[in-house]
Amino acid sequence: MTNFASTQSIPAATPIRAAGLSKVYGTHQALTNVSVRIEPGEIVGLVGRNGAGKSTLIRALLGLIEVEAGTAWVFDEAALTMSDGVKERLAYVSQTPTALEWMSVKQMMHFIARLYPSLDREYVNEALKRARIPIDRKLSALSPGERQQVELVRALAIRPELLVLDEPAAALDPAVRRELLRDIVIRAGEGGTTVLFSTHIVSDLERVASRILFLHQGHLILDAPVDDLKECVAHVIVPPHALPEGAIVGELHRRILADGALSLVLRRSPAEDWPDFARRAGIRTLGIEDLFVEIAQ
Ligand SMILES: Nc1ncnc2c1ncn2[C@@H]1O[C@H](COP(=O)(O)OP(=O)(O)OP(=O)(O)O)[C@@H](O)[C@H]1O
Repeated sequence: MTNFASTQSIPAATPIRAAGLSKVYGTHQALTNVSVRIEPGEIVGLVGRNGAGKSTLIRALLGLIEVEAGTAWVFDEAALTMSDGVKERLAYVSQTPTALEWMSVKQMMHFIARLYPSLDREYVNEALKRARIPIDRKLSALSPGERQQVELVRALAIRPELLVLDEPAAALDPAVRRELLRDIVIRAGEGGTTVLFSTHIVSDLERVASRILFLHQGHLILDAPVDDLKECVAHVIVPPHALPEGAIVGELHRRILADGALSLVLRRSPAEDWPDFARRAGIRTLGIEDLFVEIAQ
């Protein structure tokens, strides 16, 4: 008799999945009904203006905060009650790392090595040397950029299956940032690491991300492969007399201009055509930076 259980492959667990996440701080609605799914090996960039809810979403996805509605799962376990086994498979670097401040860089890496026997010591030594980090200095005495680099080295060195970085490049100079991105891409390519990172630096996204999540005032208004953006997101200015009746399919954002015209950002799927009114008004395709600026207005 054939043993099907041993011949059929088991589908890999989904690194990140969330349905209907909503988060309120006091009276401020920071997230509204956000659903997302990140598959193994993806590099996903999370963008949005200051205060859009990026850090809140990351924390909710990892079960670091409670939410008013919705659920998040990490490797198919509820994020809020994640087991130690799942925690060991992920690394998270927050926007302002503050843990273990009283230790020196060297002490901290020894401490982490005890927790994670698989820590890639060779990478730690090489990366800290390359970054010229003073390894005998206390973490609390490092500059913000040095501190962030140490955290990133730690996160990459444990070779996580899931790497979540909240604005990893914020304090880094362009040369270091480029090296970091290269390390991330290598990890993702060689080790199959799934990466979610938030950023304001659009060129970083274009360089490494395969997918973009765009948060605007707590709403996930766009979730699309980076390669599809040019083809599937467009800007159109519609004169007041040419506005279509009713809801506009694929509308991502709108603002009324001084002359009463409507400035619209539209989305379509690759198989669809742009609506007639938009084609008549003139379609302008948008890169990520243009999209960011248009939605920010
Ligand atoms: N603990 C908190 N208490 C009250 N309000 C909060 C708290 N944390 C975040 N907020 C508010 O929720 C909103 C979303 O904050 P969040 O830090 O998630 O935004 P962000 O997109 O990461 O911003 P930035 O790009 O500036 O880091 C902001 O308006 C912020 O002021």
